[in-house]
Amino acid sequence: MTPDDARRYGISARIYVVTGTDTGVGKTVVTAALAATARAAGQRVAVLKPAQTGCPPVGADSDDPPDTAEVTRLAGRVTERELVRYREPLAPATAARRLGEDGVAAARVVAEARRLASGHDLVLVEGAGGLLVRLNTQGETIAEVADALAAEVLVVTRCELGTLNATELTVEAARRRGLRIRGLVIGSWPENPDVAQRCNRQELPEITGVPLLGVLPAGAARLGREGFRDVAAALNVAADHRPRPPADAVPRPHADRPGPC
Ligand SMILES: Nc1ncnc2c1ncn2[C@@H]1O[C@H](COP(=O)(O)OP(=O)(O)OP(=O)(O)O)[C@@H](O)[C@H]1O
Ligand SMILES: C[C@H](N)[C@H](N)CCCCCC(=O)O
Ligand SMILES: [Mg+2]
Repeated sequence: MTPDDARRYGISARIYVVTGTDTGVGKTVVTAALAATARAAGQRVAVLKPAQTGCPPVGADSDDPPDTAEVTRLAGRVTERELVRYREPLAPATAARRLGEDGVAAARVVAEARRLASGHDLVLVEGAGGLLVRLNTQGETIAEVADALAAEVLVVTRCELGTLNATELTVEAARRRGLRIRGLVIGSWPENPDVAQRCNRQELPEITGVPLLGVLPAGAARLGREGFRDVAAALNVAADHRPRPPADAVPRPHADRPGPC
């Protein structure tokens, strides 16, 4: 679906798909940062986690809250939506197969994102793990969801050694599928970066051709809501939901570049 189609269907909300180079890179924290910024601007925000794994059944006590609840904890009230949940900390397709189930269909995720888009200004769809992690036993991924929604994709990445390869692979896979990549975000930036981290921060946008929209400081997820909102505001992702011109026409936002590494 193109952005024009989206308007024709009456979808006015901005929909972002938040993916990453891996699991544990900070997708949830970045999702919360976008939600916090949008809420501060008075927007209605929905967070959709198509498949949550590694979480006990809904209602059970746990020290490991689902990602949607983490977003609310950090950003304040948002509409939380989760479509399937599996206890085992595995890819959704794997966890589903082990229970004799199929997982969640991309079409169901797309339909729910569209439904949420009709009542919110911003819809954030957080995948599980990296871009090509399978949502179901048919092999569909969050990439198919992003494509069907014509959503902009944010790629959350690490800054440690190893990220250059993982980030290029993710960006290449997204481009091959025709996805619109809005930018990269480093999910956790240390207080005292080492040489690899400093160089990676500089090189990631250069080697991928994708703007680095910002970094979240390590420890951001431990801040209270106000502190978190301030940190989140530094991310260079527009909180408005006006239709955006095609990616090629968007001038590269100023990436917060460190000095030469
Ligand atoms: N900037 C940060 N400050 C503090 N903690 C962070 C930060 N980024 C990530 N973390 C921590 O790292 C862990 C992984 O982050 P997060 O849950 O956001 O990853 P994810 O990419 O959403 O993983 P998943 O694939 O499980 O959804 C969490 O415990 C989170 O609190
Ligand atoms: C359990 C974990 N936190 C995520 N929800 C699922 C990550 C799946 C990653 C699969 C893989 O790439 O090998
Ligand atoms: Mg997460």
